[in-house]
Amino acid sequence: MSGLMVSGLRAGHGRAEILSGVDLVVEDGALACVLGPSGCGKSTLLRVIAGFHPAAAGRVSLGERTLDDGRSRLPAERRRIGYVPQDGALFPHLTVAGNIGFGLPRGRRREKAAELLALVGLDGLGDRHPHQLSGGQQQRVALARALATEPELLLLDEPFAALDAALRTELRTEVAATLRRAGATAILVTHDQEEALSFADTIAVMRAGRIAQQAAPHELYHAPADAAVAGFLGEANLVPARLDGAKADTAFGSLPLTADAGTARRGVVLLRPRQLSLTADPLPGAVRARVTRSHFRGHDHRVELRPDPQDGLPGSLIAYTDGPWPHDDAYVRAQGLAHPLDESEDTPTAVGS
Ligand SMILES: Nc1ncnc2c1ncn2[C@@H]1O[C@H](COP(=O)(O)OP(=O)(O)OP(=O)(O)O)[C@@H](O)[C@H]1O
Repeated sequence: MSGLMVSGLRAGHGRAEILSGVDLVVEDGALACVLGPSGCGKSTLLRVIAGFHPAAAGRVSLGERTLDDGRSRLPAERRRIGYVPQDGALFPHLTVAGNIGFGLPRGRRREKAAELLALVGLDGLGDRHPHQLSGGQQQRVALARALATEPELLLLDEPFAALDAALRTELRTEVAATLRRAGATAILVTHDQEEALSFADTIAVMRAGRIAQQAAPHELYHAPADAAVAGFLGEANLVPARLDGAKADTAFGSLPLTADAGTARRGVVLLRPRQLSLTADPLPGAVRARVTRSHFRGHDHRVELRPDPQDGLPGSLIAYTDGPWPHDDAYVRAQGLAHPLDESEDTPTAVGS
């Protein structure tokens, strides 16, 4: 296949194994995110793919080419991979155009720099030096420089980390659009769930040196492989259920499942906070609960509720509502697809970031 394929990749520092069998597939033209907590090995993975760090075992290939199989390695400069580090790492003594054209043949530099400046929305700034640009502009120059050599794959290592929240959102939207226009295949490393969910065609959640799950954003959010992945992507209500074929019997009544659960058994289903709604009336399928906490978050309200222990629900439920909830009590209803998780029913708890 074209695109990037990583299989069974192991790598470490000295005796410490950091990557313990990573499998990752990024199809040609796709934007992928590697999402994971600090220290799980995201940067090490990018560095192995880029050729800055050796694989101990496994295989990394790009299109038909094997880049590293633990025995032979293609040098970084022959991989046709672009790399944008966290701080952009521009050459301070070169102009913006000079930075962008750096790796190109002399005759093509000017024209290519102008084309890329337009692509990243920095027309007319080619003669400035990096210190005369804002942080966001510098990152766009770093992106343009990485795109200039027309790499087969672009690696972005937390390129928005140093920027404030508003600029970060704006820039990642722009960068995603730029990469799509350029038809680039790219991997973005981040530990920001919202960034991953909004940027990527495919997200690989990394945990302790392995990929816990790789899937499209919507699937990963609503149908995670396990409770830890569910909690890492956002707040989750884990509700005990009797799973039976295509449905789950819960304290909220019968709910359709995301996937057939097979023969009847006890288990746990995932319900995201937006799947719970509050009402003042004891409607069918509504469970009475006490509001323990509620706060305004701009786009919605986050309401924490404590159901009656005899209902067999977690100690607390989390719902996101459009408006404030004006009462001390509420009836909670669930809607949409419930996702079965292979967790013991002894772990009914709300998890999340
Ligand atoms: N040069 C090194 N020598 C020894 N250990 C290292 C070295 N570089 C990284 N490590 C260790 O490897 C592990 C993974 O580091 P890595 O930078 O890949 O994680 P990460 O997921 O990118 O983290 P972050 O999100 O904080 O950047 C960490 O435990 C780190 O301490």
